[in-house]
Amino acid sequence: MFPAIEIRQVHKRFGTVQALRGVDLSIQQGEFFALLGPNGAGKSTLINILAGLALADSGNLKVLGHDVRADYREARRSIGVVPQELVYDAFFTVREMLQFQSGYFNIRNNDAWIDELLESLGLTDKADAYVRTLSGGMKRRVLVAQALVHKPPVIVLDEPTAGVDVELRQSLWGFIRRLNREGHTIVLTTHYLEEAETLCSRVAMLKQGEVVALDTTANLLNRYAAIQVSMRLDPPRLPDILQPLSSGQDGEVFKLSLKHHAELENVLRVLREAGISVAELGVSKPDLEDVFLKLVRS
Ligand SMILES: Nc1ncnc2c1ncn2[C@@H]1O[C@H](COP(=O)(O)OP(=O)(O)OP(=O)(O)O)[C@@H](O)[C@H]1O
Repeated sequence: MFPAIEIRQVHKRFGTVQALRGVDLSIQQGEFFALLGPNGAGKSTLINILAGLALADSGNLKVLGHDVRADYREARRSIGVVPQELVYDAFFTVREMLQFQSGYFNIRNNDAWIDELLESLGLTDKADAYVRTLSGGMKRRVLVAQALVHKPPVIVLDEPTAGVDVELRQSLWGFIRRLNREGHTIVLTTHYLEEAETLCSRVAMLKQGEVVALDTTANLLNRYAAIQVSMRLDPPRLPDILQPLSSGQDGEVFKLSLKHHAELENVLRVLREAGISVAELGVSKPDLEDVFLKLVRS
C-alpha cells in the first residue's frame, strides 16, 4: 500500500528566503495528521507544492504513489486541497462553481455528491447565491466543498477554521471526521492547537522550513509537556528537595512542573513530612501548546 503522502528532501527558496530545507515526511493512508508550526514555518509552501500550485527546487513528492510533477494528473486527482486564502470566482453561484470544478475533473452527473456536500456543510440554502455575496465563513465552507468535489482520497486543509465561528467549526469537523472514518486521509494545518490535539493522531512540527518533531500526539505530550501543579502552602515554604521541580511562585502559591501524575504522590509525601499542609491544589493537563512553545522557542 502506498503512503497517502510521501515527501523526500524537499527544498524551496524564495529569493533570499529558504522556505523549506530538506523536508522528509511520510503520511499513511487513513491518518488524521496535523502539520503545525509558527507563521512562516513553511506549511503553506509545502501544501502548495503538494497541490501542484508551486514547484519544489529539489526533492520528490508523491500522493498515493503519484509523483506531483511526473504524474501530475493522477496526483491532482488523488488530493483535495482547501487553501488558506479565500479565492473564488465572483461570477458563479455556489452550485455553478461546484459543477464547474467537477467538469475540471471530467466528472459528469455529480449532482448527488454536490447536494451531499452542500447539505453536510450547511450550504443548501446558499446553493444559488453568488459566492461573492457570502460571508467569510460561508466562503470558507464553499472552498471546502470545492476541494472535495472529486471525492479525493487525500484531503489537505490549510487553516480551514481561521475566522470561522464555533458552530461552523464543529459542523466542519464533524464532516471531516466522517470522511476520515470512511477512509479518507486528512492532513490539517491549524493555529488552534486544541483542535489538532483532539482530532489528530500524529503531528509534524515545522520550524524555519525543517521538521523539528514528528510523532504521535500522545508521545509528544508525554515527552515535552509538563503537568503544572499549583499549591497554596501553609506555611508558605517549599522544601529544598522540591526546588528542582519549581516553575514559579505567586505569593503563597507555588508552581511545580511534573513529568508524570505519579510524581504528585511523592510531592505530597515530602510536604507532609515537612509539616507543610496544602491549602489549595490545582493540576493542569499538559497540552500540545506546551509542546509547540517548547519546540518553537528552542
Ligand atoms: N510567493 C512567495 N514569495 C516570497 N516569499 C514567500 C512566498 N511564499 C512564501 N514565502 C515565504 O516563505 C516562508 C514560508 O511561508 P509559508 O507561507 O509557507 O509559511 P506558513 O508556515 O504557511 O505560515 P502561516 O502560518 O503564516 O500561514 C515565509 O518566510 C514566507 O514569507
